[in-house]
Amino acid sequence: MTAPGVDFRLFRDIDGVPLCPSGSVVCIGAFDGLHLGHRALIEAARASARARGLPLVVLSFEPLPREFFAQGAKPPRLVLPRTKIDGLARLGADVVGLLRFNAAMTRMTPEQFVARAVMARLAAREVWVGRDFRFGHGRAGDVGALRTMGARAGFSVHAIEDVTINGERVSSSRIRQALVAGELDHAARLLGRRYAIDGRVVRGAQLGRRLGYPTANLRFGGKTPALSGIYATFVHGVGDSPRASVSSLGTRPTVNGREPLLEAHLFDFDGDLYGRRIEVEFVAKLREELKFDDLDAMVEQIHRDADDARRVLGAAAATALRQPVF
Ligand SMILES: Cc1cc2nc3c(=O)[nH]c(=O)nc-3n(C[C@H](O)[C@H](O)[C@H](O)COP(=O)(O)O)c2cc1C
Ligand SMILES: Nc1ncnc2c1ncn2[C@@H]1O[C@H](COP(=O)(O)OP(=O)(O)O)[C@@H](O)[C@H]1O
Repeated sequence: MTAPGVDFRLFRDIDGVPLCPSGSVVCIGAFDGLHLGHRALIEAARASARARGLPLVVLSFEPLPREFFAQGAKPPRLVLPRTKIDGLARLGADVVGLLRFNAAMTRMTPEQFVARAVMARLAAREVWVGRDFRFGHGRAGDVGALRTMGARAGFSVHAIEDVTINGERVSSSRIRQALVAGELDHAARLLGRRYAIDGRVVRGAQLGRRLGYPTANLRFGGKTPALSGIYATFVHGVGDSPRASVSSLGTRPTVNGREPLLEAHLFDFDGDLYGRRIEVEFVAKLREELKFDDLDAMVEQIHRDADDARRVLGAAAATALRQPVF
């Protein structure tokens, strides 16, 4: 996926040895979701980088600035860091910078950010951003300021137009809204694929098996997922074809759970999934998560959920909306 002769690399620090001494094409953004707008931007930058024989660098932030600035509970996010790194590599990034977003970074002026991240570290020849890109202390820097700095430092600035679907601007916040509202098809149109979460299967309380519904569990590492409830899903990564499944995403109030957990029960499957990387593709929302008085009542409902999911999935194409990005 990367340019010939360039090994993919990831860095976290804004300062350090120059990473691209012969120049680079740099794309900057939060990229939460890697939706159609993000992809249009990265693909345009990639084409230019390949034409010039320069490495494509994608600069992003971790935590996301909106997570850093949030008071109290973390705001929901669409993609976890690992998924974002994998997605950016598949889109052709040769280098990904997941800069640590911290108090020191919020104090940086736009000029300081450009001098350190874009020039000293990456020797940018081109910088690609969205039209409404803002950066630096108090969000003082915009595309105009970037152009002025580029004219002096020797890089050109490329701001792409909004990508719209049926007249609606594609944005991470609109996708988060659609997911919360259970409008999975709408989210999928803006993403260019069905919404999915991937991760490594961890061990849980081992209760699922006793209830007759073993589930492969994925954790969120302190991040807040963008949706909750019970879903008809396809699980990828177990054998060659997608596995029909019913999944629950939530804190499991019935068993006094605390942290959010994604649990997928695969139909007609019996095997060990611990440690395996799987991807859960959300097809339709079945209901909200509930607190049941006892486990029997919950299991009865899970039977109905499983029937509902099988019915929904029977009518849905497993790969209709999937893109090669993930
Ligand atoms: C289809 C499905 C629906 C679920 N719905 C709920 C629910 O509404 N409320 C709840 O507290 N837990 C719900 N759960 C989660 C169960 O509480 C959980 O799977 C069970 O506690 C087993 O946990 P374990 O995997 O850690 O053993 C659901 C699980 C599945 C598979
Ligand atoms: N049909 C299935 N769907 C999901 N996981 C299954 C299935 N059959 C077996 N497993 C295995 O069982 C584990 C889940 O069992 P469970 O009792 O829910 O334990 P845990 O609490 O550790 O998740 C999964 O991680 C997987 O290794």
